[in-house]
Amino acid sequence: MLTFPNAKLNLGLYVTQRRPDGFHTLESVFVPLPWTDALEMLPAPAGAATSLTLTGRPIPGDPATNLCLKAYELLQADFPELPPVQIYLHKIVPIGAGLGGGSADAAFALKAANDLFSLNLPIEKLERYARRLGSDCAFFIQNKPVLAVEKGDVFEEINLNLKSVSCMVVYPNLHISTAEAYARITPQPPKHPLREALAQPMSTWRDTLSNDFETALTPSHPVLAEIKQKLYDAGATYASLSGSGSAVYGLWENGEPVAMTWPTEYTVWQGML
Ligand SMILES: C[C@@](CO)(OP(=O)(O)O)[C@H](O)COP(=O)(O)OP(=O)(O)OC[C@H]1O[C@@H](n2ccc(N)nc2=O)[C@H](O)[C@@H]1O
Ligand SMILES: Nc1ncnc2c1ncn2[C@@H]1O[C@H](COP(=O)(O)OP(=O)(O)O)[C@@H](O)[C@H]1O
Repeated sequence: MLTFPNAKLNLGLYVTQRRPDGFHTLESVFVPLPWTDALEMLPAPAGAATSLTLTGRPIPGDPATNLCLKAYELLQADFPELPPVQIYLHKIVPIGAGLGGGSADAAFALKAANDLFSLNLPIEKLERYARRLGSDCAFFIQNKPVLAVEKGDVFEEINLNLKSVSCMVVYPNLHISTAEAYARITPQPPKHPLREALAQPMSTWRDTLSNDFETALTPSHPVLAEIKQKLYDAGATYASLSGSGSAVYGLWENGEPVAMTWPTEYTVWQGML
């Protein structure tokens, strides 16, 4: 079973309250971004234990804690008949980038196991498992634009027309930990209601849509503002930090970005949303 876990972008992100459990409530629109890893899951040969083979971009931390393995172990706890598997992950999406790459791998591992072993788990059950692996993990089960609330794990429908929007994502090779980014935020109500702002033309979003992480992180990481400015200078209709960073994206409602040069240590993705 070969799958391609994709990244996500955040359109607006407001951290609204600190919860008693230390997590935060947020409001953000999550949108799938077709920048993908490759994840394969196969039944292991007879007698072999579950294994994970990692290639591509190095993932910090012990491979035993990789979210793909955690996802499979979570299912095995409830379905002891699940056999050992071989998992191959070719990592492409930058890590600590605000693109949700690890959460996507976890969600796609759940979906792959569900399909491979015909568990027939409905979407709600898959989302329930995903929530236990990471706050934004459940988004990748249905993988469609949604307004995320609560911990970013409860979703409301939203109508967005992002057809023929072209996008550039710039990752300045700066790993920002999500937990540290949250620690820098002072929660507050949204400055502009997200639904209303997004219902207006994209050309207005620059004035009405913001990401609280961008406001909190830019003073210590001025490169984020420099990238954003460069995207606007290249004609982007809207540009923003994604999630807790450090990837910054630009959207072009009509046409495409002009050719741009970036430092060689940056990773840049360009395509249609
Ligand atoms: C900020 C967001 C916005 O889309 O995305 P990323 O920037 O990571 O992509 C998400 O809320 C990230 O979700 P996710 O990356 O799954 O976070 P988790 O693994 O659940 O939690 C990592 C840490 O972030 C903090 N955290 C996370 C989610 C939340 N609603 N409140 C929090 O305070 C907690 O300190 C937690 O220990
Ligand atoms: N399959 C995976 N892909 C990426 N990161 C993973 C994976 N499994 C576990 N992780 C861990 O998750 C962390 C990335 O989380 P986070 O900072 O929230 O990223 P992002 O902001 O890109 O969502 C990394 O430090 C990494 O050790």
